[in-house]
Amino acid sequence: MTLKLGVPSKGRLMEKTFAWFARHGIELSRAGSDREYAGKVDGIEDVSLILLSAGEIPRELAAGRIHLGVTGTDLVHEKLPRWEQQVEEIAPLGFGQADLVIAVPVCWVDVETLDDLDAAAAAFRATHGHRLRIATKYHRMVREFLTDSGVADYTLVDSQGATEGTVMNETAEAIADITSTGETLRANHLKILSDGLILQSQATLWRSRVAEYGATEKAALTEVMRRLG
Ligand SMILES: Nc1ncnc2c1ncn2[C@@H]1O[C@H](COP(=O)(O)OP(=O)(O)OP(=O)(O)O)[C@@H](O)[C@H]1O
Ligand SMILES: O=P(O)(O)OC[C@H]1O[C@H](OP(=O)(O)OP(=O)(O)O)[C@H](O)[C@@H]1O
Repeated sequence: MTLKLGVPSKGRLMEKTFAWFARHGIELSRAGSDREYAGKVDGIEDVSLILLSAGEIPRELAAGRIHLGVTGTDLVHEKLPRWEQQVEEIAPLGFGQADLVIAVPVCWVDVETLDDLDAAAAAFRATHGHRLRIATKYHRMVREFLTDSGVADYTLVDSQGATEGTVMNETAEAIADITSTGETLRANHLKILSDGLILQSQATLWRSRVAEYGATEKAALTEVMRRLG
């Protein structure tokens, strides 16, 4: 058996993760073409690379199918209830920084805070006969955050991508999504509530607490940890 390391299979996270491990003497690469999802590990014994969707890595760690995995804090917190019991945070990687925020249309001049949103939500229901809709793919975190903030009169609508467009498309009145440069929010005429920051996320290396660690995996893990210093 080998120590299984799960890494995002495409895009900026994959390339930056490869570069981060290379700086620690662990060379990760795709085994074949860009379209092939087999991975290759050089510079260390008994470690194998599994290329996966960033969104699936939390579940694979929690199921113990991989021992180590790289994915964003946002995805671990969203997908794993009581995540601390299932995974251990080993190292923040210093890239993939993004904030999960609540945003509303810029033209809502009276809505700057969560309290304002709560008032607007109540007024919205009275006027429209249905609850104000917040589009997101982060259902668990948004629900918890709004409950703790005392905002109640809303409904979540699922959006798995292009979430900022839902307001213009009139399928939601507000959104909760990841923002990095803020460009997507600006382009879609949305503003962040002043107290609307739910989570600051970044790409992180996680260790599964439930995977099996035989002698080979233990030795490989010790060596990985030694390299990471
Ligand atoms: N604009 C951004 N800048 C920096 N990090 C981002 C940005 N957008 C998303 N991320 C982070 O990248 C990680 C992967 O995001 P996401 O799930 O959207 O990836 P994806 O490329 O759609 O992957 P997949 O669909 O294969 O799971 C998340 O942890 C997220 O916080
Ligand atoms: O603040 P910015 O720098 O503009 O980045 C934020 C955007 O980046 C992500 O989208 P992504 O490109 O991953 O596409 P998605 O709509 O499929 O999530 C995120 O969902 C935002 O839409």
